[in-house]
Amino acid sequence: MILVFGKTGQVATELQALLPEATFLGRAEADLADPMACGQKIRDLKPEAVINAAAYTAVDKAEEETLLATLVNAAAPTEMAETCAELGIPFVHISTDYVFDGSGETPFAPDHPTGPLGAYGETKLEGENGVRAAGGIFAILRTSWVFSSHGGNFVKTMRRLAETRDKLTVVADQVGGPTPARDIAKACVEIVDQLKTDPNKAGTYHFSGAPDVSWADFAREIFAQSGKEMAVEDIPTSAYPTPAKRPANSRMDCSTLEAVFGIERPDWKAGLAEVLSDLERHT
Ligand SMILES: NC(=O)C1=CN([C@@H]2O[C@H](COP(=O)(O)OP(=O)(O)OC[C@H]3O[C@@H](n4cnc5c(N)ncnc54)[C@H](OP(=O)(O)O)[C@@H]3O)[C@@H](O)[C@H]2O)C=CC1
Ligand SMILES: Cc1cn([C@H]2C[C@H](O)[C@@H](COP(=O)(O)OP(=O)(O)O[C@H]3O[C@@H](C)C(=O)[C@@H](O)[C@H]3O)O2)c(=O)[nH]c1=O
Ligand SMILES: [Mg+2]
Repeated sequence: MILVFGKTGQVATELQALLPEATFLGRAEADLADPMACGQKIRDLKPEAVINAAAYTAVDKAEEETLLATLVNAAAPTEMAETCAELGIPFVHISTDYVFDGSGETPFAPDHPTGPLGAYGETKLEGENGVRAAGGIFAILRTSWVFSSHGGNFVKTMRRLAETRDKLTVVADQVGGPTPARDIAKACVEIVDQLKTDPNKAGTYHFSGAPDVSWADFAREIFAQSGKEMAVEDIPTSAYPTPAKRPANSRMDCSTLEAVFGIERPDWKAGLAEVLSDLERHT
């Protein structure tokens, strides 16, 4: 049995569709603000592998709720990884492009020095470090700009804002790879599978949708595919002030994931088409 932390999040929801036999722990069954309880769940349930798809993902709120974000994003995954190491089972953990400082225009490789700009990225990095230090069979999968038909994400925000505005202003100087949650779920399952037979593949990897675009370009593609007339005006980050600073360069070099696991960058425009058709069906 595979054990998944997270139940209602974007990636967790997609994992449920892929892994009907797995056990999913929502907040009621395992609160990541109580890291020890998460370790105990793993010991009690004795899974063959663990995937952590739960996290504190409110980027701006994390600036204020840093203690809670640290428990959820750093202490809990560390405890999970240590428990998995103890039991000798693979642990797959999801992290983020926000661990980087966003400098330059070159895609970041997994071994590039980190330098988070905000509390969310800082706590996610602390979690990564705990997972790596646990000494088990782990994979850290850094991804970016996750979207799906459920939960909160940029696609749904853009469509909601479009209902009441005749023009949107969106930052054009932050560039990255939008990533469908469904493709992340598939990657996690494939990684678990391969880690079971080949623990030497353990490490930190990058996985984001291609091609890299700005948030403004992403927004325009959302409306183009939705068949909606909506003006999207490019603005600089300075014109959209937020409590947490975001990286300007979120491009990630995903080549080692492909070389080691044979997992290619997904075409996010195709993923977007699926998500939009799911949204049309259910609304
Ligand atoms: N969203 C994004 O754009 C990106 C996400 N990531 C990473 O991908 C992973 C999956 O993210 P995504 O699916 O988008 O996340 P979501 O924001 O969609 O969901 C987060 C999940 O974590 C759960 N959670 C939050 N706090 C706790 C807690 N204290 N105890 C138990 N569960 C908790 C939430 O539960 P509840 O529903 O009860 O609140 C929710 O199910 C995370 O590691 C995230 O850091 C990486 C890059 C981009
Ligand atoms: C709503 C809106 C946002 N923006 C900007 C703000 C921000 O720079 C960018 C995206 O907004 P969001 O609030 O969706 O971004 P954000 O919540 O920072 O998204 C991040 O979430 C975490 C969990 C991650 O790990 C990252 O990979 C990334 O996906 O668009 C506009 O320019 N105009 C708008 O109308
Ligand atoms: Mg957000």
